[in-house]
Amino acid sequence: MSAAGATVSLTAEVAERGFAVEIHLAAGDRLAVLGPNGAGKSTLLSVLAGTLRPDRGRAELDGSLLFDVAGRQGRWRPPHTRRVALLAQDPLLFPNLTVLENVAFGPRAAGASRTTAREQARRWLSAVDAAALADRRPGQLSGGQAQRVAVARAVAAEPRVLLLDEPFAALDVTVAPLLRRMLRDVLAERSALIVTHDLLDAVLLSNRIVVLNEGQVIEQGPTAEVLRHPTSAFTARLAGLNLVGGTAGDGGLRPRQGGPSVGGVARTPLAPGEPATAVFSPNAVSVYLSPPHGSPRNVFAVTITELEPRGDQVRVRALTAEGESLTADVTPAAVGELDLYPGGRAFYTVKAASVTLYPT
Ligand SMILES: Nc1ncnc2c1ncn2[C@@H]1O[C@H](COP(=O)(O)OP(=O)(O)OP(=O)(O)O)[C@@H](O)[C@H]1O
Repeated sequence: MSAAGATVSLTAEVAERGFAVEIHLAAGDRLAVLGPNGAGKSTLLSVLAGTLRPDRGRAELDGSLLFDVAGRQGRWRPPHTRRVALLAQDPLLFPNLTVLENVAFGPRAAGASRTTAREQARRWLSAVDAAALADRRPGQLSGGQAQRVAVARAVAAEPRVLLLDEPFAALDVTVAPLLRRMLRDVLAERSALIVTHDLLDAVLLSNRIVVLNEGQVIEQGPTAEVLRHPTSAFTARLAGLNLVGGTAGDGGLRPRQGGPSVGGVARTPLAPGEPATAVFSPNAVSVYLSPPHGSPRNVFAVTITELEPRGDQVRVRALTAEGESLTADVTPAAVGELDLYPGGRAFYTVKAASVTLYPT
């Protein structure tokens, strides 16, 4: 029942959507697909699932061909023969079948006997903690229950790759954590592409991230690495990092909104005047009540807007006079010692070495 992950390689172009993407998954990679609305995330899943034919491209799953097309020419394996399962936001269960029959459908279609298919279905229903729902009809399920059954149905067909399109987006926030934990177990050692807008999904479910924008890959790599050192404004914001937009100047960035130039380290060479963004972690920010003198650090005069407890730290949100929104993570003790409060003034400082500059 457990399946080691599959390898996937895909290149695809869909001209009408400005989509041109190449991705590769090693066996067992769980790839989070991130990006703003309209970036091409669903398009990527559709091409892999076989519901959208690209203008040109080629894909292999475990070295066997899924498609190799150029215009109307080429080879194209239909969706049901691909061993790729797509789990969408809407669980799309067959309304006239029981939960058990829904889950047994995949194994049955793959040629399993009625008894074997039902056994497999029961096993997967137990795995997603939905065994007790076996005899219900989809109309008698809550959203969270239906989504669990949909997961069981998707994996019961023993796909080589599971495609998840924002699986929790339509769910109540209270059921999402349970489902996430369940999905984490189901995905262990399985290959998957997970489209999400939620950083938590990316952190908990994926080992790699690809970021799409306007139909192109703009960033990819191991999840922890991409979130620690994002090279795109989109990912930096998603990761909760500070961002200051502007243009490259001498050894730093001239903020678009005005204010003093921000010193930092460029990841790739920046031409003066080129649009650029300075990124730094809230952890790298020190908070003072008066401007530190003679320090080579970047200093921002701010007004505190909000204090937000986060585990053993407090996230201090603030605005600069220019309207730039910045955050600092400090200990609760520091909040007390500095007497930080919403409306209070403070100085945020960050070393240039902790600021990354990249082109935007
Ligand atoms: N059926 C369609 N026909 C034509 N163009 C489409 C179709 N579906 C999507 N597009 C276009 O293709 C591009 C990529 O859309 P896609 O749905 O793949 O993005 P996405 O990253 O999944 O977005 P979202 O986060 O909003 O779901 C967009 O410009 C979109 O307008």
